[in-house]
Amino acid sequence: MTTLRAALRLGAGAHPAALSCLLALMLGSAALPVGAAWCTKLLLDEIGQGPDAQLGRAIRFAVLAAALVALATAANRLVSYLTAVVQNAVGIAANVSLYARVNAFLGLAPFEQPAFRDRLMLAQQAAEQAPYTVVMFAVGSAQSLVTIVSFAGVLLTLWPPAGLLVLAVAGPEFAIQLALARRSARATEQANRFYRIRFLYQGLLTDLRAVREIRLFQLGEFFHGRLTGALRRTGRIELDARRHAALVSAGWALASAAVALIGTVTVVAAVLRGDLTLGDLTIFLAAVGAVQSSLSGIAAQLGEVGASMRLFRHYAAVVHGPADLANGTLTAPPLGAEIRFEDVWFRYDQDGPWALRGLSLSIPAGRATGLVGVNGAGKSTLVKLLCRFYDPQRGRITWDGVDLREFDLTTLRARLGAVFQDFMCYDLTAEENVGIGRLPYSPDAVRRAATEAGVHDRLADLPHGYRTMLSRSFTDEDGETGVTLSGGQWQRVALARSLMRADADLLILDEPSSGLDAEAESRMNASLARVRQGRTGLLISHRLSTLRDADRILVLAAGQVAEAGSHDELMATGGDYSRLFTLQAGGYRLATP
Ligand SMILES: Nc1ncnc2c1ncn2[C@@H]1O[C@H](COP(=O)(O)OP(=O)(O)OP(=O)(O)O)[C@@H](O)[C@H]1O
Repeated sequence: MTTLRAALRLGAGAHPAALSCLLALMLGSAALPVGAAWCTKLLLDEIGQGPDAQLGRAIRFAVLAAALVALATAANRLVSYLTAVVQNAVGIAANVSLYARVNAFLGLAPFEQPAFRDRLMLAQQAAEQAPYTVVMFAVGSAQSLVTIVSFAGVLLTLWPPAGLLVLAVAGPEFAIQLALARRSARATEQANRFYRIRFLYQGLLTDLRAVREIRLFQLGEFFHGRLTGALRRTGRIELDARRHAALVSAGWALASAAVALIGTVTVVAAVLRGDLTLGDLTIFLAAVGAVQSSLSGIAAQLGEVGASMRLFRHYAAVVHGPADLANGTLTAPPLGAEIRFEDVWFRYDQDGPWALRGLSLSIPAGRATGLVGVNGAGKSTLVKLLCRFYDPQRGRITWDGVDLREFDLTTLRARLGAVFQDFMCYDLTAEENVGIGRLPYSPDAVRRAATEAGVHDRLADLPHGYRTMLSRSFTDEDGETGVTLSGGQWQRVALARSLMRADADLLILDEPSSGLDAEAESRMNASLARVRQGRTGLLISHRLSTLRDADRILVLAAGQVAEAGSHDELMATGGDYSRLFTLQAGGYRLATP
């Protein structure tokens, strides 16, 4: 019931003015068909008087019937338009709320849960349909009721059992439509997993980045086969539901046609006996048709409402569901002393392996801390916890002694700048790609950050300078195809984006120079050293030479700190760091002729 109320509120609140006009028009025009049918009956009765018929009266009835039909048709056209207006407004309002909620998730966990993603997709479908269906059902039923009551009055006057027969057909029709709708909603839910798989392969086959590998490894057939499989699975589930619905509805249509036939034969017999007129027969036929189609219309709509409400539960669960992370209330202050990890244990899944196992470390303010470790050691996980994308299961992370969970996350994240290992390349202009690091941005700030990241010249040289679209998939506002950058240039753009927050309390650089050529890397290192001067930095790299100047280097192994110290100290201890550094340096020496 709460879900129904929520859907009604959403549907009715989206465009109240259009909805009121729609309601008035639908109710106002609901009695027009019975008026037109009655005039037609009077016209036929007049004609049926043969030589005694009055031409003037007959013409009056004909004109009135035609006028009422014309009015009903015009009203229908307006109703279609207003319906589209309401549907459009409802669709926008529902999607705005849905994505506002999605945006309000503070962490990453919901996006990594297949069950949540299934639910999100059903919620997207429900957002488009449910509130609109519920409102239209309410309005449509009111209109149908007016039509039914007026025609039922006519039927009862002419031949009372006919009214009762039609109503007897309606009861089971309701039950059937509801059962069919429930089955159709279940089919949608079942097919949902295959829909997502279908979208995955449709996306892969058209994604510009994926297309390269797909062509080279000749994966087209492989993915196409999987897409075909998913298409067939969804198609089969949908068709099963439809076949069942078609068979049940067809059977029921035959039963209700039999009722109409019994009524028609009885009335025709009465006409032949002279008890009823030809006009009575026409209005009887019109009434049976109108009452039956209105009743089955209500039943079908009721079924749709049932199916939509089943889907709308998913929408309500997302929009009104619990927050993924509890937000704190304190405003994060500038970092004064240090960030500490205190015996932090973390794993991504409840029964998965631990990614961090009792990690304890300190990131002192105003210093550069380097982080190294083999693949899977937990470096990126540490960064994600630092940004509070997840909370540790045990232990805590503190910012000047205060648990990160105490802070309002907007204020905490405003104090962080980061380049992630898998940074984003946005289909936006060059200026936006950099500027969104700190919104709202000024063009000067964008150019300064791009200069620091060593990418200003490249961006300024683009066909439309900073206004060039960095995309081969989307055109700019003038319809011109954009350009795309090299991997290293994109990396510098991502770095420039993070440097829009060069004054951030903590600058996290996760493999910032992995894609750069040697010269660019050395220039970037010098530039970063300048930017980081006196700031707190956390630098992660597999190229140990990049970290050499860090004040302190932490070596992570299996989710714990294995070694810690300056470059010279770590080299002196002869541990893993020293071994890896010597290995890398040796590689460079071997490469030198
Ligand atoms: N989103 C995730 N869900 C589940 N497990 C994950 C997720 N991200 C990382 N892991 C697991 O956590 C462990 C640590 O991964 P992490 O990405 O932190 O390592 P890393 O040190 O950054 O490695 P690399 O040098 O390869 O980037 C790995 O075993 C990885 O499989």
